[in-house]
Parts: sequence; structure tokens; C-alpha cells
Amino acid sequence: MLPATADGPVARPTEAAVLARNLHVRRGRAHVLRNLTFSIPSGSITGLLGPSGSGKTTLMRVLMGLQVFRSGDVTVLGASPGARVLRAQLGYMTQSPSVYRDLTVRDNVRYFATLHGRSRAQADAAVEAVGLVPEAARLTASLSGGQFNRVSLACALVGDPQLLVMDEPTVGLDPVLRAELWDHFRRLAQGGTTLLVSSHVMEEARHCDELLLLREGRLLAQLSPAELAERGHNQDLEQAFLAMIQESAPDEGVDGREES
Ligand SMILES: Nc1ncnc2c1ncn2[C@@H]1O[C@H](COP(=O)(O)OP(=O)(O)OP(=O)(O)O)[C@@H](O)[C@H]1O
Repeated sequence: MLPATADGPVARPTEAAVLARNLHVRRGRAHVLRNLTFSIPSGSITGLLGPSGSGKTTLMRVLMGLQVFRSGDVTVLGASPGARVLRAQLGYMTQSPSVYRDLTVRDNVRYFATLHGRSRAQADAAVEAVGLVPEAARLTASLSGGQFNRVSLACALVGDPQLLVMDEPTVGLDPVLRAELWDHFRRLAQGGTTLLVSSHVMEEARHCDELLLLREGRLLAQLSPAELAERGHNQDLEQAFLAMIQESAPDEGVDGREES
């Protein structure tokens, strides 16, 4: 089945940007990710969805080389997470924006553009993509929370990375801006960028080609939005996800894999 998108079905890309096999992560005494096996197709939008605390940020940190994993194999753009060769190829938008509060919006994005060897014009295009042209000359410290997050997003976009990992990029945004950003993400994917986007808003799943559904550190399923609607017997993806959770055995993923 082809993945459904807002623009209609697209061909499922064959090449994998990320491959994980039996990935297991402990933080302290807790098993935070439990034997995850999945792949993320190149040039696609993959949604990482699950309740708060299900392990989304931890998984993103593994891919970025920021989180040690206990066992398993992970390949990111053909290299090991954290490999030097990946630095220029990855973009990461974290939940806590790491931008300079004492710089203007424009200067923040231009600074990150310089780090990645991009032009001022590309920096200005990133500011425009996140809808911050009216605020471009303002000090970042004076922005609202949602605007602040968008500066961070522009800084992640401006490097034009091959793999863009974003932790809840649309949180706190109004519906119009959210829709514009998803259009932008779609254009990036059409241009060959691979996007991994976390959210706990199931409605956002519709914009993705593939979904990784996490629950309590387990991969409940990897499937398209259409397949989620079918398996959860509901066009409302939130309800479909809930139905899948209820159908799965308590304390065990649908795939039945147990921790090592
Ligand atoms: N430093 C830590 N030490 C021990 N456990 C941790 C640590 N950081 C996170 N955890 C636990 O790991 C689990 C997964 O956390 P993670 O932040 O990856 O979830 P999440 O799905 O991104 O949540 P949210 O949607 O709320 O951001 C949670 O149970 C959390 O309490």
C-alpha cells in the first residue's frame, strides 16, 4: 500500500536513511527503549508518535549520537550515530531551543547558516519559511514561546541537512502556521530530505508517509496513516491509535518482542 499524504499517495522510497535493529536503551534503571527494529525511508516524512514518556526524545537522541545505547545496531545515513561525517548532514531541533537570546532572529539564523556554509539569502529564506519575517529584526529574548521555537526551527532548517530530526516542531503554533510548516516539510521531502518528526498530536500523523508508534518504549507498529486507520478501524487517527493500544497485550508491544 502506498503512503497517503495531504498531496495524495507518493511512491514509498526504497532506500533507508536510518536502520535500527534490536535497539535497546536504559536510562538509569529504566528500560526506556526496548528492542526496536525499524527503518526510515529516504526522502520521506516519518512521524514518531506516542504518549508522553514513551521514548520519542530518547530515540531521536540515539540517532543524533547523543544517547548511548545498551545493545542493538543503528545506522544513520550509512554511518554510526555520532560519526564525524554526519555532522554536516544532520539537523536537530530539540524541545529546548538552543538559540542566542541576545541576537536578533535574523542574526541567529545567519550565524547557523555560516556554521553550515550557507548564504545570507538561505538564512533569510529559512526565516521566511517559519513565518518570522515581521520579527526578523527583533531580539530573540523578546519573542513569545511559539516564536522562540520557530527561531530554533529556522536554525535547524538553514543547514539544508539530509536528515532533519525535529522534536515536536509544531507545538504551540496556531493552525495556519502549523499547516504552512507541514507544507514546507513536504516540499523538503520532495526535494530528497528525510524528516523525522515527533508529536503527541495524532492528527499530525496525516501529514506523514510513515509512522513509528511508540508506547512505553516499545514499537507498537511501523505503518502508514492509511494502514493505521485500517488497523485501528477508525478514520480518526487518535481513536485508531487508542484501539491499537487496547488490542495489544498489556505491557507488551504488538510485535511481541521482549526486552533482553
Ligand atoms: N535522564 C534520565 N534518567 C532516567 N530516565 C529518564 C531520563 N530522561 C528520560 N527518562 C525517562 O525515559 C522515558 C522516555 O523519555 P522521553 O523523554 O524519551 O519520552 P518522550 O516520548 O519524548 O516524552 P515527551 O513527549 O513527554 O517529551 C520516560 O519514562 C522518562 O521519564
